[in-house]
Amino acid sequence: MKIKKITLHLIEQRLLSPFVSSLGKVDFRESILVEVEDYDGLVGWGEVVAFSSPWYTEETIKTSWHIIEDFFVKSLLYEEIEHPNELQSRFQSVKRNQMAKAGLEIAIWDLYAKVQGISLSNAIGGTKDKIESGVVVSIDTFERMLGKIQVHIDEGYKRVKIKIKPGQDYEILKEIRKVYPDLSLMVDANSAYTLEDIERLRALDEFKLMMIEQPLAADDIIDHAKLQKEIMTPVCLDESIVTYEDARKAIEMGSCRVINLKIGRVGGISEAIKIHNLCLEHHIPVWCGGMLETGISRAHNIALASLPGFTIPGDISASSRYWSQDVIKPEVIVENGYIHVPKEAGIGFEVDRIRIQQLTKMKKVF
Ligand SMILES: O=C(O)CCC(=O)c1ccccc1C(=O)O
Ligand SMILES: [Mg+2]
Repeated sequence: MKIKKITLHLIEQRLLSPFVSSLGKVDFRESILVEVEDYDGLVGWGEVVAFSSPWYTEETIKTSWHIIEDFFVKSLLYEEIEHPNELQSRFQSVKRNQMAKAGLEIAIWDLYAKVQGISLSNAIGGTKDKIESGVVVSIDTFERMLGKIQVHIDEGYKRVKIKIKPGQDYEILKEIRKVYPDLSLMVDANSAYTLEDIERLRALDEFKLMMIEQPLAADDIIDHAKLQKEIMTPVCLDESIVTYEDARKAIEMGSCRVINLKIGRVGGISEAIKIHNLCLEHHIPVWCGGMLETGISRAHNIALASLPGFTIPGDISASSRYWSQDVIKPEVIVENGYIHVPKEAGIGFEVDRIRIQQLTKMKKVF
């Protein structure tokens, strides 16, 4: 493959309903869509999942644009690339900035699969033709949270994750379990607790949660290991796992029993596959996290989640969960709790250029 042209599209959409976690609220979502084109006119699509402000990780839309434009574009254009796995070493001179790296890397994975004429799922060794879909319920009043859970159960979702924080945890879970004693239920704290809260977190054991996601600091694996010894609920790490090395150390330390994998957070599909393989070896289940993404990143998530180690339904929901109209055709739909893994070449969805144009705030061609 040789890349002839790279286009960055900055788009903005309003979420159908605000997303609220312990870290704050998101109403509007900016995204950078990355388009790479080779000399045969084949096009690969990627997405940078950083947010407009650095509330979830340190990257932002602006920092990732800067990193891509000023450090990566020149080193990729007109260069022979045999396989997307090479990109990790090409990106090595830039520390971290995983979401900027991932945005480009996944576009080149899509292009690579299209050049081979195979689906992205196939290209990465996916084994499933459908994946289980889970959904996330934001922090809200108990009444509205319970109402949303019922809506999502009716929509067929296989698993519900609710966002929690101190004071919005035990009581809401008690209410949920009264109505849904057998629901596949998990919680995500986005680092809202410390080791001082061990008693409070141990109290959640009675709810038989599938896991508690990222209860402690985003950069911690030591305190999570201490916490895991004190509670029965499996600890899942999200923010703490940014590289393969983070995953290796967390597993060795006993910091978690489950890992949430996000392509953007770990710098691309190649790194995500390595972490997946490590987890398979160590019998650590993985699942695919969500980033309030457009259909492009969602399509990459679907391909990733078709790997055999993804044994827990991910935060991969339908396009209509957040968007009035997605940027891909057809949109992602959930049927009886499953999402079909496309067999068409690359990500397996058409990108809707007219929709992208409607949403574009800025565009640059290299
Ligand atoms: O896909 C969803 O609906 C929400 C996924 C989610 O929880 C999330 C969304 C944006 C940033 C961080 C997180 C998280 O998993 O912590
Ligand atoms: Mg999380």
